[in-house]
Amino acid sequence: MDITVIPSVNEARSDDLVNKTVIVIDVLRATSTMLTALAHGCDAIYPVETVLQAKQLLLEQQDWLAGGERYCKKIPGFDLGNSPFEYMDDKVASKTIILTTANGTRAIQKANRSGTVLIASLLNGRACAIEAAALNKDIVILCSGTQDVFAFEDGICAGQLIEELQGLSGQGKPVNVDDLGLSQLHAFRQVQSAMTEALLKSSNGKRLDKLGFREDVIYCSRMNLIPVVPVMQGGRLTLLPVKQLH
Ligand SMILES: O=C(O)[C@H](CS(=O)(=O)O)OP(=O)(O)O
Ligand SMILES: [Mg+2]
Repeated sequence: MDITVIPSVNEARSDDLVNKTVIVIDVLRATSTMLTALAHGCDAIYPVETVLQAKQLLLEQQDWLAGGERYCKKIPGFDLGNSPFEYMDDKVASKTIILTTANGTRAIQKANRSGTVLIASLLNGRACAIEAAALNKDIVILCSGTQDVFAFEDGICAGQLIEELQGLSGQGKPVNVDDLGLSQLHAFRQVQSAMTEALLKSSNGKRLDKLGFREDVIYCSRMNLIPVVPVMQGGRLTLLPVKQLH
């Protein structure tokens, strides 16, 4: 099995994703928030690229909720922002949510043009690796990055996934990791025992902290807290049935 890491959305070429399992990561905060919502009983999430697309979809489905951010702030008129803590209460249970964020939902839309799309963050790295390995295809890890620039936290999560995938390789084909993947694996090993501190020192961690979202960064740094895996099907994200974890 080949594992390739793409450092940011803009560097993903559709040709590189064909017939692969694509894992999309946006640790701060889109994919952490999606996982949280689905784990708290949200029925499905429609990740869309633009605010206009979200508003159009909402016109057709008025009982759905709209969530997301621009410049880390809730979009005017929307029900929810991009903080995982907003997606933990009864408000999201049994609801369908339309979500648009600056980077994460754009990455999912790009990945969705080909292959099977799974969603990961540090919160579900192990569970996502188990699902991806079971699909038995080459894997592309798409780091969303921030405004087309590589983001530290997404790279670290790529390293976490590779660590887990290598651990599973005894059960199947050998794993070949590209050079960016190898460097992220080593970076992950270096910081895994102090993940919160590492994320708080990253550019996005510092920015979110300054804006009052320190607790979001701390929460998003917790590894394997939510062992569920969202999959993209028919334009929406829902949870795969939970597999036995090692
Ligand atoms: O809300 C977030 O954490 C970011 C906002 S920004 O692009 O870093 O300003 O969005 P995301 O799509 O979750 O990276
Ligand atoms: Mg981000």
